[in-house]
Amino acid sequence: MRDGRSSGPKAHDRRSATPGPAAVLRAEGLVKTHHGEGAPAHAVRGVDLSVARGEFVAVTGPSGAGKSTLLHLLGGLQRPDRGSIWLDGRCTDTFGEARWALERRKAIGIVFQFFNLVSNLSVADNVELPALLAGVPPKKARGEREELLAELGLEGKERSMPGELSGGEQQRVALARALVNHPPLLLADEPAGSLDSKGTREVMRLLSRFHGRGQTIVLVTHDARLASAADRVISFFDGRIADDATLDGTPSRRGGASGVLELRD
Ligand SMILES: Nc1ncnc2c1ncn2[C@@H]1O[C@H](COP(=O)(O)OP(=O)(O)OP(=O)(O)O)[C@@H](O)[C@H]1O
Repeated sequence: MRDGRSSGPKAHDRRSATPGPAAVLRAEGLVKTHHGEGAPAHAVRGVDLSVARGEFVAVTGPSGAGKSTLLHLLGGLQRPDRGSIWLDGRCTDTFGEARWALERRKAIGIVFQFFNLVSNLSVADNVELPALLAGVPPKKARGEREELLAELGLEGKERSMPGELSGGEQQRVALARALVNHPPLLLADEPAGSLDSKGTREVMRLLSRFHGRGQTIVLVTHDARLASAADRVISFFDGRIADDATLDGTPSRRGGASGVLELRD
């Protein structure tokens, strides 16, 4: 018996049950096809995934495997064609755009390859914005911002504009912005993808540091160095989880709804 559910029923019966509270994030049966100019791209072809509180999970795989699409589904930036996602046990099936936006402000921090900072806002304003939007009093938002920027080595850059910063500095601002509301979950999509090796090491060090303090992280990267900072590595291939293992090589048992990784067409 796992996740508080009885053993015995078939996999599809178990999948319909409500997931246990320990998972910060859980996905079941995720499918996403992109319809663009050419042939449909079957980016995510049936993914079951559970991420426990405090885990640092890296999703690796070749270009076009569907890693970013998966992350976008998990952060509500795109909607699955099929399947469900739970955040801290809350089913997101009925979430509309506004509710997902609220979750991304409070419960999910996201960092992207190209930082996505607001170019006409200062560093300080970029970091404080999600806190203010979430209703945090301005004084507290300022305090959180000051603390994070100091921690990330960005003192003295508060009044700078994003365009005046190096790529590594911009990514640190993006990290501060993602973490200002203390979200239970941090999603990172190729956070070092546009950085040099120094910037990559810095991102790796910071992710490890926050993880060491209990931050749950899902990192998409094709960079083996970055993935090595995680304690669980998921290999993604052709829209599916091909392998799911903890750093010491033991297969993860957090994959499918039954606790065992399941692959489906
Ligand atoms: N908005 C979109 N419209 C059409 N096709 C898309 C879209 N986004 C992604 N795709 C396609 O879906 C597939 C998976 O793309 P995705 O970006 O998720 O892969 P990835 O593993 O993150 O790749 P990379 O490492 O190169 O970023 C690819 O075939 C891609 O071309």
